[in-house]
Amino acid sequence: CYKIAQISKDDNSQLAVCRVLLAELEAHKDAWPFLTPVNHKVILGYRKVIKRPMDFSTIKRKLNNNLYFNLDTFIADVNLVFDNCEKFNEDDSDIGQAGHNMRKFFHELLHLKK
Ligand SMILES: Cn1cc(C(=O)NCCN2CCCC2)ccc1=O
Repeated sequence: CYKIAQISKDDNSQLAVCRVLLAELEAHKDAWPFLTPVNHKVILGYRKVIKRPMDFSTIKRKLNNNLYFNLDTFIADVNLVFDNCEKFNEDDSDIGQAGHNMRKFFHELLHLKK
C-alpha cells in the first residue's frame, strides 16, 4: 500500500512542479507570443511549416486534463514551443528574440528546482 501511495504522491508533486513552472513562464515579460495558439488564419504559412503547434494555454489545458505522464513529457511540450518559434521566426525578430529569452529562462528555472 505504501508503495502505491508513494507513486501517486510523486505524480502529484511532479504535477505541482509543472504548474509552478508554467505559472513562472506565463508571468515572464517575453511570454506574450506564446500565451495562446498561433492563429494560422492570420500568420500565413504557419500551419504548413509547423507540424506540431504548441503554446502555454494548450500546456495548461493538458496539465488540467492529466495528459502529462511526468515532468519530462511536460518539459518536451515546453521545448516544442521554443523549437517551433526558432523554426518560424528570424533570430533578430521580436518574437524570435522572445523565444530565445524564454528558452534560457526555462532552462535556468529547471536547474534551480533540482
Ligand atoms: C509564437 N508565434 C507567435 C506569433 C504571433 O503573432 N502571436 C500573436 C501575438 N499577439 C499578441 C497579442 C495578441 C496576439 C507569430 C509567430 C509565432 O511563431
